[in-house]
Amino acid sequence: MSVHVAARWVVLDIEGTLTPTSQVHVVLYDYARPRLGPWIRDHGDDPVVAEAVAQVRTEAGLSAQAGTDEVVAVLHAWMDADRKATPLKTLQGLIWQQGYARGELTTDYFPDVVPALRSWRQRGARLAVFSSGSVAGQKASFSHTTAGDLRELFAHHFDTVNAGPKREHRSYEAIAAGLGEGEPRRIVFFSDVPAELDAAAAAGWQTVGLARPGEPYADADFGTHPAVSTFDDVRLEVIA
Ligand SMILES: CSCCC(=O)C(=O)COP(=O)(O)O
Ligand SMILES: [Mg+2]
Repeated sequence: MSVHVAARWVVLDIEGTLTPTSQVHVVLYDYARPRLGPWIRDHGDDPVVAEAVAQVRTEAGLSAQAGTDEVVAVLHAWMDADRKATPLKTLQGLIWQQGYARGELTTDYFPDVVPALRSWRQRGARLAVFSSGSVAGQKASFSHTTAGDLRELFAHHFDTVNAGPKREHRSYEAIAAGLGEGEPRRIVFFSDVPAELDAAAAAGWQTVGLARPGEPYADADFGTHPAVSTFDDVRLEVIA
């Protein structure tokens, strides 16, 4: 079934929408896992790292004196549970940034993704990303892809730091303000997670679910949200 959307802004989730979930849970998580401890030890003077480590201790109920091994054990447990905690995402993003810069990581998208994004952009749509992955990690992931450097496609990036949790409508209101868009119906959000679509719809956005075969949410109940299995089935009418 094809879906028709008239919008000015296209806001995109990453995992399960642009990339297979395995790209994040296997490739990226496996890359970050053994590097978290060394990164914390080697960059302890970096205020971003120090703040993230302090947040881990607080969120996990560790003492302020808890050592790196204890912190890393918490981070590994969060990765095992796919808990998208902000300090974990901050640390992962720094590690992935280096991995992409070194050429050790390359992002691979579903085959329909890059042609659709390029076409929408060429026709004047403005593209943005809202992911649990940190903005630093997002930008790095778009810089080295099997289709080249895609960073110029995106006007804005949002994460749980500069927008908020993905299942809360206030985050989508913050993003609309960040985009400078006073009419929320001019924004469409694409995601594989129904709860994220619910939050976006509560903020007045249009929504489209991605039910991609073989993905965790392939058989999810998308309720009143229109859903497609590929961007090939989206007919985007761009509002100037
Ligand atoms: C380099 S971006 C990594 C994305 C990520 O860490 C993640 O957890 C994806 O979550 P999403 O909100 O895009 O489903
Ligand atoms: Mg997702």
